[in-house]
Amino acid sequence: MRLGRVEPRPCSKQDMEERGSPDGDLARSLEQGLEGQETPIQVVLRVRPMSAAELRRGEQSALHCSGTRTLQVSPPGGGPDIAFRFGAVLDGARTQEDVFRACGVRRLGELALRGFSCTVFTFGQTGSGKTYTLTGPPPQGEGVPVPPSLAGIMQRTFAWLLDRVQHLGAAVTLRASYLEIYNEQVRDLLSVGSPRPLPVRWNKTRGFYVEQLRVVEIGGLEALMQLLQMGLSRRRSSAHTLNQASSRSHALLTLYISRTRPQLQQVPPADLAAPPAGGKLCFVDLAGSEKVAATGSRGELMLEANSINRSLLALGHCLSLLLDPQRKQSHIPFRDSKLTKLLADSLGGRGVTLMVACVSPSAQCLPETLSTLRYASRAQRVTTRPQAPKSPVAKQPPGLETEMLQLQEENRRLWFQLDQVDPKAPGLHGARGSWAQRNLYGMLQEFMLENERLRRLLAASRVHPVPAASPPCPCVMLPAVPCHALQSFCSCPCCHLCPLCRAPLAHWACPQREGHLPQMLGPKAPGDIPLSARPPPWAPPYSPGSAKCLRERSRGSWTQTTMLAEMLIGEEVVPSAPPLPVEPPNTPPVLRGGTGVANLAQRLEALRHQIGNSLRRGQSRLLPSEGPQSLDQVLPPR
Ligand SMILES: Nc1ncnc2c1ncn2[C@@H]1O[C@H](COP(=O)(O)OP(=O)(O)OP(=O)(O)O)[C@@H](O)[C@H]1O
Repeated sequence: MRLGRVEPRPCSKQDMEERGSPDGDLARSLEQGLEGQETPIQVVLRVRPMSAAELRRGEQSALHCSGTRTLQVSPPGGGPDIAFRFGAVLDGARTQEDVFRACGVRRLGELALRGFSCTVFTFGQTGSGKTYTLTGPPPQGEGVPVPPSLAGIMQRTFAWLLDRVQHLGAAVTLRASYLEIYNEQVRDLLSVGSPRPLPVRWNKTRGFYVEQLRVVEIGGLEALMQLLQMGLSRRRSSAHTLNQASSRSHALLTLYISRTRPQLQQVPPADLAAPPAGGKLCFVDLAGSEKVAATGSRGELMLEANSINRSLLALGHCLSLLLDPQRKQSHIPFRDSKLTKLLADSLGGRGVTLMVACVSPSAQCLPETLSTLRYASRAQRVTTRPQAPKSPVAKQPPGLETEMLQLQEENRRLWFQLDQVDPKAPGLHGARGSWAQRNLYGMLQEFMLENERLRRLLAASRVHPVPAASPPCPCVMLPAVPCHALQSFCSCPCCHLCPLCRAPLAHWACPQREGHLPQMLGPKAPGDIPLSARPPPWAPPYSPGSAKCLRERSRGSWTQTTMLAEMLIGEEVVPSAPPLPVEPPNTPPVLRGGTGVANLAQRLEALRHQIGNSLRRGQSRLLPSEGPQSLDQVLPPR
């Protein structure tokens, strides 16, 4: 967008806090319960004052702040100004305290205390003031502290946070890690010995993380300041034409905030052993992009510059792709560099992110400045979905877990039995053959439905943990009282009720069972046989000469069938077992969504396949923690 030249208006402190501050919108939206909604990366632009060297060379300023959010760029050759709008624009007269306030880092700290993962990162050309903004000017000598008035965002945040924690009155544990990415290698700035390259891994729960990174518990403000100084002194820096103390690496200091939340104190003591929900506050000082011709870098400096530029390019590429809503759903190449891996969550994930873009006002730097401004404009259109980690999920009720295991075991047995059935075997013809089919289909359908039900129950109990102790069932005291209204988690025998007629199903059947589970066939039970004496649905047709005794299904599986049937009434469940075809005879049966199956052998094969799938599906949903351990073999979700 091009605008005519506008007279710059100096920004007042009030302007910045009330209108220019980006924190208001973000924090307000999170307070209004917009957690999980698209939230743009906040961008603040800081223009540093002309350096002594630039003034000496007589360079002109090409930038003007217009109000609190707009920067005007005046091309040196004349022509209309170019305007850029950001969350806040801070000119060279702004103090370190002004910058700290305008960036709204305190609000980010509050969010981190509430469990959010927050990131502040500086971005810009070499010598534009990124390190100065985050940590102040370089120390004037060994052990000489930075004067308080020049302390950067990090020291100010530390002081504020520790003060805040003291006043909270809640138990808060603060830990910190500090690393640099130098020449595409991650080095621990807090390592006990000399730093060695550390691998970056990925797993489902943590996303990308650095293996063996030292995380130090923080006792107080002084300890945290010392840790910062130690990291800064170990970070790689060199002198070149544009900066006497140029950072040659990207540095990431992360504060991990664990807080014992009041509601956790109400859960049973066993759950307190789980790690408390924790937030993160990460400060990222990126190395500056540089034109090797302008910095005069040679040899090692040039290699470093190359590596820096390459990783910044990867970052820019990810930002561009994140802007495209369609691409955002698919593949973002975070794996292209260590930097993008470690910033993946801040840029496209669940974090809350603030970018401080730094520029030099000098007209000599204009090409790099324009590039920074475009980069920053792009970044502020990127959105994340801030989300605090959920409280630890209560353990599965043991009964449910046991039933699931029993069911899986029974499924395995069924699978084994299917394997044993030889459809060509003599005797599997006529009434016995059709019984075999009914038997297998009936059982299979029940198992599939039960599995589906259990999967849903498990999923639901993960989201809404089941209370540890269910109310006792009244039938324990009064066995004759019907208990239709009991919770489905009750597993006493009286809960084994037919979902339609409510007859007890403690034994095999109920007179109307054919109407209960559609597509499940079984022999009609004679009406005059007492419930307890009726055969199971998969019993073979009665033959007077046969003395074979059928295995009765376990109580647990009946419970699950009943619960499942109840659920079927309330909501639709698509069983994964094929319906058993009934009419007309001699017509090839059709599998649900599948092809016609001509004979029992093919049907059995199809059933085997489906049980196998069902087992695999159940296992993979049940045991998420048993995912691949070799993290490099696992690709992150794209
Ligand atoms: N707002 C400011 N006020 C006064 N001096 C500043 C300001 N910003 C930066 N400087 C000075 O400018 C020089 C370069 O700043 P700094 O080292 O922070 O740049 P940088 O962007 O981190 O560079 P690099 O990417 O090369 O590390 C330093 O001497 C620093 O003290």
